[in-house]
Amino acid sequence: MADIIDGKIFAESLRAGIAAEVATLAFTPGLAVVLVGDDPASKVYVANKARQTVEVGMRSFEHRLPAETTQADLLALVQALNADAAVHGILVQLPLPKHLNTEAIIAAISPAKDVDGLTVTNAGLLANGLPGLVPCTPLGCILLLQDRLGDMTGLNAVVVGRSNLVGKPIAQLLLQQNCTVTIAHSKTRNLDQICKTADILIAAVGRSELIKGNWIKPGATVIDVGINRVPAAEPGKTKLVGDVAFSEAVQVAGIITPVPGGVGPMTIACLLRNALTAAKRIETTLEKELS
Ligand SMILES: Nc1nc(=O)c2c([nH]1)NC[C@@H]1CN(c3ccc(C(=O)N[C@@H](CCC(=O)O)C(=O)O)cc3)C=[N+]21
Repeated sequence: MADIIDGKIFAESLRAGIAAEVATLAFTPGLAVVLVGDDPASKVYVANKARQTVEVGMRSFEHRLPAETTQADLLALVQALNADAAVHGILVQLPLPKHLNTEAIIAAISPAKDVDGLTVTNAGLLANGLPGLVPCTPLGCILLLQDRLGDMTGLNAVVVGRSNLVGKPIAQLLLQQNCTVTIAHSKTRNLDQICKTADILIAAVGRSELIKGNWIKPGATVIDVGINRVPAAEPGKTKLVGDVAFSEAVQVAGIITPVPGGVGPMTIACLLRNALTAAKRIETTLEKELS
């Protein structure tokens, strides 16, 4: 049986460290979250983020806009948040309603406040190994891996998924850890065989329980990024499952993250960490400019 990582406990200790650092600052970091439309699952995340932001001593600014919001109105809000000195981090919850141009909205976010690490600037900085803001979920995964594995030099890492928010940045971070990195995805041939080569397997493809127990190398470390809501056994109820068939995988893997209670809580903790990083950088740059 694999060792099951408790992401909730790890995230709690991360947040305690963030709270302790926030308490020493001469200013209060502020994090703005923008939610367009009323997807119930998104609403829960936004509420959790807001609560935890306040718990670590930061200010939370929530903007809930109707689903019919226009591109111009959303752009205007992002620009106002860019200009607002009380706001150090901006997160626009994705996916946006279909009539909105997501790329243009992301491009409008000031890279200094881009706590999701989604702007071309932050993606480029990450690809070049330069300090920027790193997407929260990838950062959370790397923190878990560093804690459990320490030095990852020479290990085979397989990332299943190629999104800008998760797959691509995780691959960059694993390269920085000296892993040999393969990026696979839903169209990859012989996906099971490729997964089986992984010492570290990152499942971020967004397909519930795609990755089976017999795709996993015995003793491998499996990080399940998937958050899929599926019908539960009880009629009318739903449950969260990952991209990994957990009950099988737990028999084969050496270390594994569960869903829920694995990567999800780390994502929010890393969002707060990015907000703190952004706030410190913005405020020290301001100080320099003023002196
Ligand atoms: N710009 C943007 N950045 C995001 O990072 C982003 C986003 N948009 N859109 C939506 C997804 C989803 N997401 C989650 C974060 C934490 C949990 C989380 O904490 N989950 C808990 C359980 C939550 C529950 O039970 O519902 C867990 O896995 O244990 C889940 C999902 C961030 N996202």
